[in-house]
Amino acid sequence: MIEAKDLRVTFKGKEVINTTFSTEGKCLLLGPNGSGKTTLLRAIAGVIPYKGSVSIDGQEVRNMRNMVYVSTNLPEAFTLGITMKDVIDLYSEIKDLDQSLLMGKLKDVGIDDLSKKVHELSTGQSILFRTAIATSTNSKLILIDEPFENVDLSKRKKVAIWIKESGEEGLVVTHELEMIHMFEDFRVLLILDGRTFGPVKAKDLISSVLVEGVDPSSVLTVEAYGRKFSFVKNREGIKVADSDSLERIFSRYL
Ligand SMILES: Nc1ncnc2c1ncn2[C@@H]1O[C@H](COP(=O)(O)OP(=O)(O)OP(=O)(O)O)[C@@H](O)[C@H]1O
Repeated sequence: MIEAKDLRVTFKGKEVINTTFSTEGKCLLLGPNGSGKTTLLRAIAGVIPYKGSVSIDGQEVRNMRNMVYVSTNLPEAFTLGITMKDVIDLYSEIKDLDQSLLMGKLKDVGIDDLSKKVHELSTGQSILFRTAIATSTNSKLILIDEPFENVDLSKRKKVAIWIKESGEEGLVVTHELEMIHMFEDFRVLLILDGRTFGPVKAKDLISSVLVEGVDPSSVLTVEAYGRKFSFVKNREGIKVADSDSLERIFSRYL
């Protein structure tokens, strides 16, 4: 279980996260550009300082020494090693990496020449490499940032399956709203301007439309842009499932 209580992250005096939530199981973390998705993941992964509390299964992240049961594709976790093989060797030492599972994935997406230098990978190949490793450990918890960015449509389905098959809980960040269809059995945590809302069942969210104000029948009520909004089912309007971005959903009201 991930639990955040008054979790705050500040950059140069500007507070970019200020939130309280708890999640069980695997959740998509959805939010517009700059809403704080990556920062939240970094705080949970323990790679940036934070105020307040964030814990994994009751253990405060800032006090954790060896997060072997946490696996992430955040770039910070991959700065050691020059070649792909170096990174895999190091990861095998510090995490419980299933090398044959990993090699199957790398072959499947065409990046299995391990002598290649990590900095020579294209942007899409680099994210595929990091996500393949992060989803090939036996870690209980996964923290995956933008796994579909710069990744060909034909490979996105494979990556979604990697994620669905790895870990028991965690957060998967994406701003690609159409990918939500691959994760209908997940929950969704929304993040708007550093504040989280939910989690809510992905199935409920995608079949709802956004209305302004607090609606008692809503599946989720959020506060954003100084106003309150509700996601409601069985209502005329553009469903979340038919939109390509959260920004577009909210932009109707701004
Ligand atoms: N190292 C940093 N120094 C200063 N400001 C930062 C830093 N990292 C993030 N921010 C700011 O924090 C806010 C949240 O950024 P973050 O990268 O977490 O957003 P995001 O939701 O992941 O965005 P995107 O979808 O565009 O990747 C932004 O306003 C960003 O400018």
